[in-house]
Amino acid sequence: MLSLFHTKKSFTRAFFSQIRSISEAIEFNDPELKVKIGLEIHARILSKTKLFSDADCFDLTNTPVNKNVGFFDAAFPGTMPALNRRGIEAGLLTALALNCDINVMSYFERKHYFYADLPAGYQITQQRNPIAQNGYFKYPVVNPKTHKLSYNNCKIKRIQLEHDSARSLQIDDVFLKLNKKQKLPENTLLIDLNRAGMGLMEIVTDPDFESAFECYSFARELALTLKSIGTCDAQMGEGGFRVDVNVSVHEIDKSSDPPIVLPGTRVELKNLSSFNAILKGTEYEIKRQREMIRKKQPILLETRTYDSIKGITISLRSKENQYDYRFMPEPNLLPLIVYSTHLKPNLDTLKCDNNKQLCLSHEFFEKLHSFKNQPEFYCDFDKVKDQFEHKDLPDKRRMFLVNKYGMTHEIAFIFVANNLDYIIKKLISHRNITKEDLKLYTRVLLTEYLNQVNENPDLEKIDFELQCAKIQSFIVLIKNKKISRRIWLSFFKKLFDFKNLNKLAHELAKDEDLYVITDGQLIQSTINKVFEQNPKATNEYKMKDKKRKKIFDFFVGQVHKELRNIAEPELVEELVLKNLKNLIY
Ligand SMILES: Nc1ncnc2c1ncn2[C@@H]1O[C@H](COP(=O)(O)OP(=O)(O)OP(=O)(O)O)[C@@H](O)[C@H]1O
Ligand SMILES: [Mg+2]
Ligand SMILES: [Mg+2]
Repeated sequence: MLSLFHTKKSFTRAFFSQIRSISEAIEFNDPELKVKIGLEIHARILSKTKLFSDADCFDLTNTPVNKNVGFFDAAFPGTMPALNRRGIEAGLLTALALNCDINVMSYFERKHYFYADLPAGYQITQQRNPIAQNGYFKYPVVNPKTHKLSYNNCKIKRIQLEHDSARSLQIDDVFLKLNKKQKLPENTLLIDLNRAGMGLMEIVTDPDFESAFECYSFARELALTLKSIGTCDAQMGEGGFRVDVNVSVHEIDKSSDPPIVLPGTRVELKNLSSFNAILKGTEYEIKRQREMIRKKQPILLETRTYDSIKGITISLRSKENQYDYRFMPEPNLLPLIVYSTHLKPNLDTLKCDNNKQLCLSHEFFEKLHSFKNQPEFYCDFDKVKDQFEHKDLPDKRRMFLVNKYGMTHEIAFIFVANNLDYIIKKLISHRNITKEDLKLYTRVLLTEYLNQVNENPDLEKIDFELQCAKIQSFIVLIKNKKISRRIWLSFFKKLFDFKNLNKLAHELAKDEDLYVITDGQLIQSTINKVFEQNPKATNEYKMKDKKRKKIFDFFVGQVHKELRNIAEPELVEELVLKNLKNLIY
């Protein structure tokens, strides 16, 4: 087994590019107050078509408004829902990843509310009889101060299938998209139905979190897990992974023995759609509630939103005035039944609604086979389980890196969070690799590559094979000392510049004349020139012992500047020192 060694500096840099401004996220611990947080995550199901219609589910940003709309999604009278099999499979795969009990029978129901983004006036959901429930999820948390990694556990209440609403649009965005100049009357609400009817998994957790950073860490790991099993691409910018954060702060009555946690009021932050918003919004809300309690002011049961520009949460509506959703069974959809081909479900993983043994009887499962003329409502659990066993969950991916390459758990965490494991595997497949090489590959991915990902999020959209070829060509150049260390970062940036997309590193170095200068004569003549231009500094070097290191650095910098930073650093230093010493003796 190879072992990896990292300089503290490169690790720290990579770590902080990964988790920004985390130090601010450590909430001070107040022994008088207890924080409870529960999450509801709306994860868009990765599917070709919508949950109840055959309309396309393509990329929302690049599709013209109201392009992908089925008659059912627009609630045309007389249209009926047809359940998408992929939605069920995604729900089951997710349930397995979150260690949930699968309900043999689950139901769809209508949840009513009236708003322009919901054409039918109701959403089809599974609020009361979801496809899965009672799970748990282990997620990594990196201590922002010590950088040490540990694991937390969170209970999953349920996973339910439902469809998304349409999207209300900002008028300015529409004008930009349509390139129209005319003005619409004020207060006009524009609706894009492309999103209406897309499949969602609502994942609801228990109120197990105690800090914003735990919520942030959980959300990141969940998004990564759903991506790994292919049930959701977690594109947060497009609303593909939206998180509602429920926060309550409780006073602790220390006068009683043992101390009692007094009831607090749950405030719901709706639709946080970036990891940063989850971190900052939750942090703000905890702080706000703590201050209210200290000032003895009441906390209202309400729904709030996070304004990321102002960095504050704002009240949307009071929960007391919330709608009565008037849940009723969806009459146009049969109950959803998950069966096992072996007819004997594993009682540990398959539990019926409220554990009613009736559903688990042998006869029941035999009967299911005769119902297969309604295929969309029957799902073979064994097939899904089989699919699941071939998926690479984040923990498995991290352990591979630890065991195979001897990475620390912390480095493996950063690698998997950024999909660097796929890249390093590709780069070193079929190669006999030394410990030193592995160190170099790791360094380039953690510094040059991650730096680019942070500066240019589009980089990840570049074809995987092309990315790997470019990184490989860069590593060959630096390994053979063909480019100066001083330009590694800027060279890498150029390499992934859109206009150089089809160039490999050696082509770029040639085209832009960036190969390292090792010509001693050229460096010497540059030193002569720089010395001539700076007589004061050379004089000072002769006279003042104490300033010599500073003056040496100054000349090294000047020589590099003259030579566009591409001269070999060791040679420049050696020659500058030699020339300076000649001044003294
Ligand atoms: N005391 C509490 N403090 C913080 N969170 C809580 C508390 N009690 C419950 N929660 C969390 O509130 C969330 C409740 O979600 P659920 O979907 O069941 O109901 P809802 O929010 O009323 O419904 P909707 O889906 O319409 O928003 C869960 O994530 C749960 O963990
Ligand atoms: Mg909910
Ligand atoms: Mg809620």
